[in-house]
Amino acid sequence: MVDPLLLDGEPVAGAELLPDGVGDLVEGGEGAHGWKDRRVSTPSRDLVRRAPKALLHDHLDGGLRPQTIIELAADCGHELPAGTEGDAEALGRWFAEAADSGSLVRYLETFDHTVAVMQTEAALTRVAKECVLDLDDDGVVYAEVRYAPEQHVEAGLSFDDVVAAVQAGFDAGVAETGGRIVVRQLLTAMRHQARSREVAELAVAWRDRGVAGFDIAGAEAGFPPTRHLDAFEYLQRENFHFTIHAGEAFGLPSIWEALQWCGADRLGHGVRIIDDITVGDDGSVTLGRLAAYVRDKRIPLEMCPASNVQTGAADSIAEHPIRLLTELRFRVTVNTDNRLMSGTSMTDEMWSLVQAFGYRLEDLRWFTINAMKSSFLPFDERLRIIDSIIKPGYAALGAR
Ligand SMILES: O=c1[nH]cnc2c1ncn2[C@H]1C[C@H](O)[C@@H](CO)O1
Ligand SMILES: [Zn+2]
Repeated sequence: MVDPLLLDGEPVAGAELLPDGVGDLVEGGEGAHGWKDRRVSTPSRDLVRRAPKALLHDHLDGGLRPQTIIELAADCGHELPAGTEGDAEALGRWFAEAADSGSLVRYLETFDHTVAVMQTEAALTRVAKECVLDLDDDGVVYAEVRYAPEQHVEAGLSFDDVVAAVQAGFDAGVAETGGRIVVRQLLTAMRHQARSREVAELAVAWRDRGVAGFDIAGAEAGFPPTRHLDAFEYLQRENFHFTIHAGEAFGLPSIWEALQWCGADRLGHGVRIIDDITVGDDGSVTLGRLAAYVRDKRIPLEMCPASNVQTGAADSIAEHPIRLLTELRFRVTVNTDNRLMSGTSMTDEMWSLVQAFGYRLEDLRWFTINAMKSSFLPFDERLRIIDSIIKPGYAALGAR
C-alpha cells in the first residue's frame, strides 16, 4: 500500500490518522494544522528530546562546545574575548549575547573565534566528532552539517585535508554511537569570496565519501547568488545537490535568483518568502507567483527560528513565519543553524515551537519527515530512515 505520508501532496500530520469525531471523549484542542485531536496533549521537553529528529541546516563552525574552544584556543594561541578566558559558561554566554544583535553581519563576526581554532586536522576532527556526539545526544538521527573549507586553510591545510579531517571526526563520532545517527557533510562557499567553483569541485570529488551537497553562506545583502552561477551550473551538470542561503537578511529577489537562476534544490532559511504572501482582513490568503512556485514545487525551506530572531529576520518565535508557512503546507523543516551562537539544539528549536504554537508530536513528525524527504541522501536511504527509524520512533512515543 502507498504510504500517505510519502505522497508528494504531503497530507498534514495526523490528517488521515484521526478524522474529525474520533477521540471525542477526551479533552483537548485543535492541532497546529487545524486537525482535531482530543486525545494527545502537547509533548514535554523530554519527549521532544527523545523523538527522532532530522537536521538539514547546521554549521560545524557554529556548533562547537565552549570548553573545546577554550582548549583549542590555548593550543593555537588564539585570543578569546576579554572576560571569557578559561570560563566555558562565560564564553557560551558571550557567543549568545554577541550573536543576538539583530544584524546578520554582526552575528557572523562571532565566527572569527570558532574558525580561528579550526585550522588543524586534529582540531577539525575533534570538533566534527563532538558535533556528532552532541547531535546524537539531542535525539538527531540524521544530520547534514556544513562548513566552508576555504576558511580552514590558514595554517596550510589543503582543501582535501580539511574534508578528510572532518570526515574522520564524523566517522569516529558515528562509530561511538554504534551507528545510531547518519551524518553527511555539506561544503559551503562564502558568497563574498570567489572560490565557489573550487569548492563545488571539491564537493563532487567527495560525493561518495561523505559529502552530500553544496551551499553558499555569508552576508547576503550585496552578494547575490548569481555571483556564483558558474559553480551552480557545474553542479547541475554533475547531477549534484545544493542549497543556497537565501531570503534571510535579504528578500524575494535573493530567493528568486537562488531558484530561477541558480537552480537550488532547497532554500537556507527562505523565511522572507512570507513577503510574497498576503493575508486579508478576512483571513483569506493569497500567494504571489514566487511563493506559489515554492509551494507547488515542494521546495524545502530550511527554517531556523532561533537564529532568525537573533539576526532580526523575525521579531520573535511567536511571530515567526514558520507558523503560517506550516499552516499553508509549504515544505517546512526545522533546523538549528548555529547551536553555539543561538544557544540552541534541535530539541530547543522544536520545543520552542511546541510552546509557541501548541504543536503536537504528530506535527514534529511531519517536520521530521519533511526534512528526511528533502535530504540529499539517495532516495532509498531516505526511505529506510523514515520507515525504520522515524515512524517507529514516533509511534513508540505515542504519536498516531
Ligand atoms: O545563517 C547564516 N546565514 C549566512 N551565513 C551563515 C549563517 N550561519 C553561518 N553562516 C556562515 C558563517 C560560517 O563561518 C559559514 C560556514 O559555516 O557560514
Ligand atoms: Zn546557516
